[in-house]
Amino acid sequence: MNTDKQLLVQLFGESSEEEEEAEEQSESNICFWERFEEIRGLWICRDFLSPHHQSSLLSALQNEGWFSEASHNQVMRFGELPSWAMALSDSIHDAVLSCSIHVPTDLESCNGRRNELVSPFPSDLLWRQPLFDQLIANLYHPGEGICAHVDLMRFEDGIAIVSLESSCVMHFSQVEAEGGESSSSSSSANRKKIPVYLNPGSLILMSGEARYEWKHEINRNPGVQMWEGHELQQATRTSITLRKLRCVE
Ligand SMILES: O=C(O)CCC(=O)C(=O)O
Ligand SMILES: [Fe+2]
Repeated sequence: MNTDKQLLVQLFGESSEEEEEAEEQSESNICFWERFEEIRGLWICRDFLSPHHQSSLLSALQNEGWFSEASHNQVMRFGELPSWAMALSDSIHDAVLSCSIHVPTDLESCNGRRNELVSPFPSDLLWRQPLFDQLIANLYHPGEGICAHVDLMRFEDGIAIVSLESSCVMHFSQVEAEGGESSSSSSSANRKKIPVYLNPGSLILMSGEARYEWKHEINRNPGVQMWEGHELQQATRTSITLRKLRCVE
């Protein structure tokens, strides 16, 4: 059993035989990562959490009682994270390490940029201690989303977002494009938004340009959540964002 699995078993207990089978199947194609040509530093692992691990994580959130009151839809934790979140962080570390991507030979000579192009998380971020020390759990009801933003500078580079329950489309728009308000090509109507489909169980990692030079948003207004020509059916969506606080010297 790999360390990742041992940790989750310790926290959430053994899975049933059927679940074990499903787990094994999902383990056979461990961590297939996609990167985005246009947004350097943005990576997604679509099969990061098996259905069993997704429900375990939702139970862990439920046990915290964070969303027991209807008015609560966001919780932040700083410093030492709950043990299930530490296990999640360890799984992210392992998923990045297990990433095997074919590197075209012409990239071999790109030196500085090579690491950034072939690893979902640059190694200086991957090996920092702790990997993450801040967590946000967001609960979105149908129709609710999050406005376009770049995460605050009080957080270091390297942000992870795990999606649970309903899938959604997250849009990315370049920060630079906002500067020249006078230029018609950069008006908000013309600003190019890149849609990224976030399925439940997926993990996205943002570093470098994706973290600092692109805004991300989830607009769940009617007609906006379109994917492959269809509007997504909206249900409750939960996400867990992990970040690291910047040290103040
Ligand atoms: O819910 C999400 O997927 C994104 C959350 C987010 O961007 C944030 O909390 O800064
Ligand atoms: Fe964010």
